[in-house]
This record gives sequence, C-alpha cells and structure tokens, in this order.
Amino acid sequence: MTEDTPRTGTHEPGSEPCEAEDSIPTFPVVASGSADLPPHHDHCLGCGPANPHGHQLRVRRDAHGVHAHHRFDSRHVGAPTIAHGGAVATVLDDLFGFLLYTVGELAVTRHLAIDYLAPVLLDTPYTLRAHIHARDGRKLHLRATIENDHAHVVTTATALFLIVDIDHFLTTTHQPHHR
Ligand SMILES: CCCCCCCC/C=C\CCCCCCCC(=O)SCCNC(=O)CCNC(=O)[C@H](O)C(C)(C)COP(=O)(O)OP(=O)(O)OC[C@H]1O[C@@H](n2cnc3c(N)ncnc32)[C@H](O)[C@@H]1OP(=O)(O)O
Repeated sequence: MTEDTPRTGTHEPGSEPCEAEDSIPTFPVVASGSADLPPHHDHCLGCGPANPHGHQLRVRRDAHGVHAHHRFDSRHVGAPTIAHGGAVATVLDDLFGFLLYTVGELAVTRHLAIDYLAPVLLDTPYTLRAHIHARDGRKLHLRATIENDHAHVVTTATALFLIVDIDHFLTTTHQPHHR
C-alpha cells in the first residue's frame, strides 16, 4: 500500500474494505456509532490526513447520518476573520461524501446548494451534520447544517449525489452535461 492508497482499513469487523482498483475504494457500510470513518483517500482536500492544504476533516457516523467537529483557520480566510465561502462549501461537500459509508456505494456530487445564514468564523468550533433526506434510485438527496457552540445554525446545505460505478473514476473523457 502506498501513501496514495485510500485508507479504508479501519472499519469495524465484518465490514472489510473492498478495493476494486489500487487507488479507488468502494464504500462498505460502517455501523452507526462506530469510530472515525476513514478518509476518502490520503490526499483528499476535505479529509486527507496527508494534504497540508486540506481541512483534514474527521467524521463519525451517528444514528442520523454523520457529523464532524471542525475549526476553519487562517488558511481558509475570506473576509478578515471569516471563513471563505468556498472553503465552507468544500467541507460540506466532503462531509456529504461520508454519507457514502452509510449507503455502501460510490457516488459523486451532481448539485450542491448552500445557504450562508451567518458568518463562519475562523478559529471557532463548529459542529457539522449531514444526513440522507431521501433516496430515489441512484439519486441521493442530502442535507447538512453547520452549528456554532450555541446550537445556532449558521449554514445549511442540500446536495444531490448520483451513484456511479467504478468506471466513472476510470474514464478520462467525461462529456459535459447540458440541462
Ligand atoms: C483516479 C481518481 C481516484 C479517485 C478516487 C475517489 C474515490 C472516492 C469516491 C467517491 C468520492 C467521495 C468523495 C467525496 C468528495 C466530495 C464529492 C465530490 O467532490 S464529487 C466531485 C464533483 N462531482 C463531479 O465531478 C461529478 C460530475 N458530474 C458527472 O460526472 C455526471 O453529471 C454525473 C455522473 C453526476 C451524472 O451524470 P448522468 O448522466 O449519470 O446523470 P444526469 O442525467 O446528469 O442526472 C441523473 C438524474 O439526476 C437528475 N438531476 C440532475 N441534476 C439535478 C438537480 N440539480 N436537481 C434534481 N435532479 C437533478 C436528472 O434529471 C436525472 O434524473 P432522471 O434519472 O432522469 O430521473
């Protein structure tokens, strides 16, 4: 296993990872209440522990979906003292990606919408939560919130993830979609 190999080996017994390709993990279902979920891969911008520019998000599964505690820092500054909206979107997109451990299938973001209700401050603790609102075939409708320490929701997000097969990550010539 190289440094680039996804770390999918920290699941509970009975949910061993299954890697269809050397660097592309599948998403075995990890039980509710289990330990930290494994990062998508070591250099993932959202959660990769080996990405010095990343958020190194650590996510746990819970009864409703997944959650994480996170502080944005000076690397993520937008307006002074406030996290850049794109950085917030990155973290929420990645958090949604952890719901795949509750689905057990590969999926990618088709649509992401964010309501920035109040500034997300740097060096301030927040709790991020995400859950599956509905599943319609290969469409996963997802919802998330960011709360401050006073349980005030400062950000909400919705996303549509589309379940894909492994070929999605092996194809180098994706065609753009026009709606
Ligand atoms: C060597 C590399 C190794 C990598 C290893 C990775 C392993 C890890 C694996 C997993 C990662 C998890 C990590 C999480 C990280 C965060 C998540 C991301 O950053 S993901 C990246 C950003 N996203 C994309 O790059 C997708 C780009 N888009 C596409 O490739 C396609 O558009 C795709 C596959 C998503 C869908 O394409 P279609 O052709 O299959 O489907 P269509 O026709 O566009 O839509 C399907 C259905 O959805 C509806 N739909 C589309 N947009 C909608 C909308 N906005 N609202 C409601 N419905 C919508 C449509 O009406 C359609 O519905 P009807 O099937 O007809 O019922």
